[in-house]
Amino acid sequence: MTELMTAAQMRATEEAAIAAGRTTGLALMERAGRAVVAAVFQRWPALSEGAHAALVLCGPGNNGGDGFVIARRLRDLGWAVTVQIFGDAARLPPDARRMHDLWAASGPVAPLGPCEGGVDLVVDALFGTGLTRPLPQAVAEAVARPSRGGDQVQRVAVDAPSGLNLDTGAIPGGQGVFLADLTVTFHTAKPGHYLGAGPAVCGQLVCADIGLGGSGGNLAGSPPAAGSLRLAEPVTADTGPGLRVFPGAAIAKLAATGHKYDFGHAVVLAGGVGRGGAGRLAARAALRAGAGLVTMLCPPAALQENAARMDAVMLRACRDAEAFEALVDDRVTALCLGPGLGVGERTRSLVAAVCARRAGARAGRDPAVVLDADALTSFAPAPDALFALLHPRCILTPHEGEFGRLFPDLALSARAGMSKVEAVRHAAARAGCVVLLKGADTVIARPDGAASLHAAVYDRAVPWLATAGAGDVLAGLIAGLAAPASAPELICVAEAAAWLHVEAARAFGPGLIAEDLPDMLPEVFRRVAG
Ligand SMILES: NC(=O)C1=CN([C@@H]2O[C@H](COP(=O)(O)OP(=O)(O)OC[C@H]3O[C@@H](n4cnc5c(N)ncnc54)[C@H](O)[C@@H]3O)[C@@H](O)[C@H]2O)[C@@H](O)CC1
Ligand SMILES: [K+]
Repeated sequence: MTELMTAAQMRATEEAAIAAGRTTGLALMERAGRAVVAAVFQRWPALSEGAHAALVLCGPGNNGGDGFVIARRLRDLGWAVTVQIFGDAARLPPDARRMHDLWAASGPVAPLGPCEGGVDLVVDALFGTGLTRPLPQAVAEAVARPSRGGDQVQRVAVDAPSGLNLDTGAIPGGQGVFLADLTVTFHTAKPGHYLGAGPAVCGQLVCADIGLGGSGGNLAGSPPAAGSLRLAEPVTADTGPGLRVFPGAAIAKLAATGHKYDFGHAVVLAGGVGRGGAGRLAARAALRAGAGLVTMLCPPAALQENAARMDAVMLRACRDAEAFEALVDDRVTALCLGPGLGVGERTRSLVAAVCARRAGARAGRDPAVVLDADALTSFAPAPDALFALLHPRCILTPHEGEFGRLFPDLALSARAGMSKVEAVRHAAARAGCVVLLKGADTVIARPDGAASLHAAVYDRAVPWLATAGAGDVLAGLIAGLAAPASAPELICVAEAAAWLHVEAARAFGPGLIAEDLPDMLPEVFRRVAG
């Protein structure tokens, strides 16, 4: 799993490597520029043959420095290169100034403006990790300017499409951004490549090694370190069987054999008559995910309806919190409530009863509690009352609307310059448990700031997953994966659930409805274990 570095962390890594004498700023810049050219040729092999024409737009910082390297490299390969600069070359930082001078010894540098001839490639080296505010007008115009050369003009961004904030994935000012076909970043990807508008403006993302050494390692199986952010992505073991370290290590039934009780008992609390569909989706997902047993609890009046729709999932009538106490023993290792449960006092009292259940004599640890949908919305009038009930084995799985109801100051509309990652970290700290905020960029955080980003973007984009009931399935998946005795920490379970959810949707393809998701899991598991 890749550790995603903020702009400040990336700067610190570079500075540390330079201070330790392992490299120089100039060497890093040379490698960065060459890596961009290599990535361009890899993406568009036709450009690697013969001479073509490029427009290179350079900015006032080190991102511009990379641009001068790219210009020199392309010219050395016989290309016709036009270089334009925003700002004053005399004020470039030292390394970028040196690269400017190397280029300027034999090629002109013009201010930003229309390019005279047609080009095959536009290189955006205006701003990278240093962008702190909306693009100046002249730059916004330059990045939006169409280049002559027709449909065949390829657009590559150096580190970031200028206008994109690499920490947040936001476009400060809301407009003015380079639309890239390819973005080449260095050392590790940054959160903004995966968050918010990032994927749409980056086009395709390539991460190039510029010789800064290891980048965080593959820490799958263990949770992310406090305060760090990692990308939840598949990790294959270097040695041994083909089982993937991630997500394989989080899927107990792929890793071990055992009795059904070894794989835990998940309980899903469902809604009343005519509202049981969401709970049934969650229950089926929990069972498919590998819980040894799954029981659905529903109001007595809904028993018949649910019984007609389920076989392997067990069913019991549960009128209220008092009945819940009598029904649940300490072999119950995971509970899921919220989908279709209804908003109001009954749900609040069930949440209180569920959260009050702690490890019994037979259980090794507190049951995992997945709170979703109505279990969250029921506390909108008094979120602190919910936070007072929660414990570290709880996980909240809101979408943006539910998140905003519980954390109004961290809501999407109130976030301003704060990234989704920071917002979820604050929320987890306040709630005292794991929080998973859904989206194409799903962010999961623990109260200590350990965070994970699961991105269904680029070649993993699944727009058809935005369908009614998909969230209920995710809640059930988490409960099912968390139920086994050998299940890893909740944040690792949530990462695996987010990944499986998207893989199930990808395996089914367009036309997907929520019912299809649990039944695609066997196919996904076969690939994971294969
Ligand atoms: N030694 C290094 O530090 C390396 C840096 N590299 C490149 O350098 C980039 C980072 O360089 P910098 O830190 O110089 O940052 P940038 O080159 O992204 O831009 C920084 C400059 O732009 C100004 N600025 C920021 N937002 C602005 C706005 N909206 N309008 C006008 N001016 C604005 C800043 O005040 C600063 O002068 C990376 O993205 C990467 O491309 C690579 O060459 C690898 C090595
Ligand atoms: K750029």
